[in-house]
Amino acid sequence: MSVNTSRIDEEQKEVLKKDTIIRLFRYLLAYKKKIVLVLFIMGGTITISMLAPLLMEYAVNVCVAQKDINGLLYVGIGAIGLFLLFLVGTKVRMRIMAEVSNRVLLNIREELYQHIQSLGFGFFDSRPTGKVLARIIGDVNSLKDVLSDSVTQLIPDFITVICVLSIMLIKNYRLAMAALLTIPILAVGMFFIQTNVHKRWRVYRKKTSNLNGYVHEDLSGIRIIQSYAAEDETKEVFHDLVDQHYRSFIDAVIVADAFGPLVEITWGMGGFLLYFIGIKVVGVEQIGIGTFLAFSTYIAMFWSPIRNLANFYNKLTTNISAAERIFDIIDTEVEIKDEENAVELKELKGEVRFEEVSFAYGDEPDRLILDHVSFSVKPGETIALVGPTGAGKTTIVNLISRFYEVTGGEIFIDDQEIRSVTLKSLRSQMGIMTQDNFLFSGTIRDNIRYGRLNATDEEIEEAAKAVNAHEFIMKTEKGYDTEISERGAGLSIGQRQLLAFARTMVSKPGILILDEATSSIDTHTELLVQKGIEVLLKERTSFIIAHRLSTIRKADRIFVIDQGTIREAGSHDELMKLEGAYYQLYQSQFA
Ligand SMILES: Nc1ncnc2c1ncn2[C@@H]1O[C@H](COP(=O)(O)OP(=O)(O)OP(=O)(O)O)[C@@H](O)[C@H]1O
Repeated sequence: MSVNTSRIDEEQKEVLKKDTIIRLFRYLLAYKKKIVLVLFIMGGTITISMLAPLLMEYAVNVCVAQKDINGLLYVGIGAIGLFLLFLVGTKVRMRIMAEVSNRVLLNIREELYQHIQSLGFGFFDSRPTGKVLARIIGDVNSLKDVLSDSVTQLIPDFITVICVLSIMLIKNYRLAMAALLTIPILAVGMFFIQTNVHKRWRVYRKKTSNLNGYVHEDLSGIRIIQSYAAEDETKEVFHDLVDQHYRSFIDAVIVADAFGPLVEITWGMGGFLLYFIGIKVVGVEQIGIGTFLAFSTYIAMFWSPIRNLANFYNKLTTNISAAERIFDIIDTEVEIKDEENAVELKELKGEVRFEEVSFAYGDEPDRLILDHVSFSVKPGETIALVGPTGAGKTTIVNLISRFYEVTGGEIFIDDQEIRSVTLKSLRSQMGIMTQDNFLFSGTIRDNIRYGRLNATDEEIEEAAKAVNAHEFIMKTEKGYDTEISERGAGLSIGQRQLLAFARTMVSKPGILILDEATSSIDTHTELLVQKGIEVLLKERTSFIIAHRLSTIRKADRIFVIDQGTIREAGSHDELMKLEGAYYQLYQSQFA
């Protein structure tokens, strides 16, 4: 899928617009009671607005004609009372609807977010984070008006149109027909506009997404950009994306803006026909001034909701592409999930077995990264994985945690095939430390607790002491309550590593996976990190993608990975004696 760059538009499945609209409005069903209340209130306000012209007709035709001042006064008081009721009703229904539409947005956003959380690494490999962000924030936001207007405008306007039409037809069908002669022009115009505009809004959303993706990536890599003085190049790309974004907007808005004039013109023509036919063809005397006046109010009452409906339709076509993008993600199948009969993995002993495991990444199914790999690791063993870059070391450890599904063969942990156990019970017993010791913004304590959310403060300190992180934590401004910023900016690389060790330690993993960082750190911290690693390795099965000489030598066994297979396996001494691949690697790196 060509979604993994900010410069290329995302691909999207073609879905019927009707299906998307129905699916979107189905979210409103969860708030049936509130919507029924809103509709009830609206029934009242619509009735009031329908009565107003009739009151006026009565005042002119009866009260004024009979010079009945008292009657006129009563009609006036009645009109004011109804107007106040109308105002209160409108305010209340707007409040309820604002609450309902915001709740629906919350539900959609939560559903989307939860689904994204359950998608595997494969999904994130193929999408820039910024594009995912754009869907969670921007696309969801743009549904707000559509949802709230659907109840507060669509339904009442539709009812108003039907009511006004009925009253007009009953009162004088010839005048009514005259006023409606222009409806077919409106219908044809709207059809033409909407077929064009939907495609253009879709492009606009994709361009917005590209821009989001790029800005996110750009800001994440700002240090690299500045250190390579590449600001001008990034500015150029940014400018290009903004330009595309702008053009796609103009492109869509030019067509979308035709909606307004179309309605105004047909409204104007309708009004003209009403007066022309009313006065010239039927004759004012026949109709009565009061009725004529009431009719001209009804005609405005008829066209105003028609204009609203056209606007709503315009908004719907504008934003339906956002709904499509949201559902596109919600419908993305979760590839890695619990099998139907998955069982809980009991407390781990730590035996790991690969049986003829093959693997290819989804985007290149024919390129085998692992080719029939088999090995068996006893509980408590430390395995160092070494080999040239791109050999498949990280892939092996990712498969143990089931971040990707094997293409062939099977992986067993404590004699249980990993697909037969629940993901939660599997991953919660793994301690994974990658080279990117990602820290979240929050306190040091929160960050360590991330390893096990129910860990007590004592357990957190204990873990930090065990991996030698306690000493430096106590030297920070507020100790464990010191706030650290996003990604741990403000801490040295070594300190970040020590915190990540404490986080892993507190999770008490049955199997430890360590992608050792090769970063150079000062000798004192290096020593602390080294000791931290040793504590972590004790009494648990560990896989280390090893770069440190000391870790490799102390490992129980070393697997030399090359071109997706294990070329050699054995202890440091055994492999050195063999004078094979490991010997050469060792000589080239450490001699
Ligand atoms: N997400 C991915 N999608 C597609 N191909 C990938 C992905 N991750 C890794 N690869 C490819 O798989 C191969 C093995 O990658 P892997 O990360 O397992 O190597 P490694 O031995 O850990 O390398 P290094 O020592 O550089 O970290 C590489 O050729 C790489 O290009």
